[in-house]
Amino acid sequence: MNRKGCDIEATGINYTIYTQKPQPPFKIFNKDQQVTQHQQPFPDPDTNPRARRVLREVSCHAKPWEVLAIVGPSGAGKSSLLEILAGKLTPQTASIYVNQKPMDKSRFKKTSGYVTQKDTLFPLLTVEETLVFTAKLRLNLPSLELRSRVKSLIKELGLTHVANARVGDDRVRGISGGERRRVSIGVAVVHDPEVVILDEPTSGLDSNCAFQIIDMIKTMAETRGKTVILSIHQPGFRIIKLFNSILLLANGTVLHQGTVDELNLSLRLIGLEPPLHVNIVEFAIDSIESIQQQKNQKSSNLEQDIITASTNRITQGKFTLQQLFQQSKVIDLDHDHEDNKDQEQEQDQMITDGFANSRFFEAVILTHRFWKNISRTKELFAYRTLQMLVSEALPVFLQEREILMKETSCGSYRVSSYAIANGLVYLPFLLILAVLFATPLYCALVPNFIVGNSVISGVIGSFFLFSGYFVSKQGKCLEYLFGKCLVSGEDVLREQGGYEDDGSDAPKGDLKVPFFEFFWTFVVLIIEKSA
Ligand SMILES: Nc1ncnc2c1ncn2[C@@H]1O[C@H](COP(=O)(O)OP(=O)(O)OP(=O)(O)O)[C@@H](O)[C@H]1O
Repeated sequence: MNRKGCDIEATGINYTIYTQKPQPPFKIFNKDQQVTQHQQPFPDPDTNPRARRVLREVSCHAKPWEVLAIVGPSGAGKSSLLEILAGKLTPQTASIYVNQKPMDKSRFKKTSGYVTQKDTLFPLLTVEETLVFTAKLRLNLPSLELRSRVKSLIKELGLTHVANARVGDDRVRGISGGERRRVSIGVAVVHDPEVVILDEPTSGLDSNCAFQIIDMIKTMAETRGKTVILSIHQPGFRIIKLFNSILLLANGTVLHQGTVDELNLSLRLIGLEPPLHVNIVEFAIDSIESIQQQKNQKSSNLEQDIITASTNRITQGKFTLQQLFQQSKVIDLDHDHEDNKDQEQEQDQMITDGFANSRFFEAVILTHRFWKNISRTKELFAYRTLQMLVSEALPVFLQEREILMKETSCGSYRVSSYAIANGLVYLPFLLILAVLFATPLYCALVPNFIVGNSVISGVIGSFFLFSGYFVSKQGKCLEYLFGKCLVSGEDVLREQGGYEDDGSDAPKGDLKVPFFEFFWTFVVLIIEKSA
């Protein structure tokens, strides 16, 4: 595999979000009314009140073997920039070059690793299992080689002592937050990507733990030639020293890109004196307003200089330094052309038809993973089976939805394989449910098909009807509307003690019939998808 590294250069990134007018619920399905965030329905984002300019003319450069840190206050646009660089978001304008070639998004997503701010892991799997399943899905390697690769990754991540412990989450007790972050990083790098993009890898961790994680990432970049781009809120003293380059972002504009020493120097050049022993990045974030004022003034002077220079050039027929630099770059590109060709061939061989496994093997691996998750629930298996069928089949999917979206968006496997595997695992449970439903009805209640059918329809109908009374206060808006508007039996609900005791019309949060959740979350999902 190519070890030359991956150079990423982005210029002129402009990203604007257009918020939509609230629409009547039934117009959601009207295709003509739909406007995606990325289409530009309004010509001028500066004058449009519904436009929110997230990034303006952002440029950045990330080099192999180095760590580029994107810093800035909350809402500066760090996550948006990372998602654009990872090929997950499409801005209105941008030129992104990967090794001096325009970025091929689908290819880049497969050959890079993206770590989201939130850990999306299966809580019931162990650390080793999590990494083994991901490795199986992403790499087409013999079992022994795959296991030894995972073992060495676990060692590199510093997780050997918890390799057999369950990952856990807020509800299921498992490994610590810092260790979970490491597992998320492991999942993103198990296929040895050349580029690793991490959104706030240290969020929620204490300073020591944060340092250990960044130190580990830095070691990965230095020893394996990876290009690392990460965002970070408030890096401590020790952490700052690990960054090769810092990009200071504020209100969607770049105020600085360079080393920490260069940041220090530019602050001094604009008349800001960082006190001794003060964290320079924190100082820069605190002084953003002053830096921005200076920058605006500078750019208006610069604009004037450019106009003068271009007038001179036209009159004298000379080239600027930048133009000469561009020309030399073209010559370098010719030299690199042959190298790049070999490199691409190697990568093409690796990616083959885009997935590491055939559809059949993907379904087998995913079935195995589902089965492990389902069989490891705390409750008794039989009870769990029934409970899951009635109330959790869809919630389980919703819990896994983020993982599914993350994994399929980076090309780990096909959505159809997930559907097949899920179907295979749930099939026996559905069969059990069908038998449980059918037996008493058939034996005790039902003399013929028509009556049987009516009874079943009645039971299911009651579920949907009465569950409307018990909508969670924190529940989704649509659910609440349904409970309030379509089913107007408020008195029944009051009698049942289904409303809050303070006399308000908010239904009690703990009275929630799962079937309702089941059905309406599904409807909400479909609506979200079609919108
Ligand atoms: N889908 C969206 N709809 C509306 N506003 C959005 C959306 N996505 C991002 N924004 C806005 O864009 C701005 C930048 O968001 P982004 O998440 O990139 O910031 P950030 O620097 O990563 O913040 P944080 O450090 O708090 O995560 C924020 O003001 C945010 O509210």
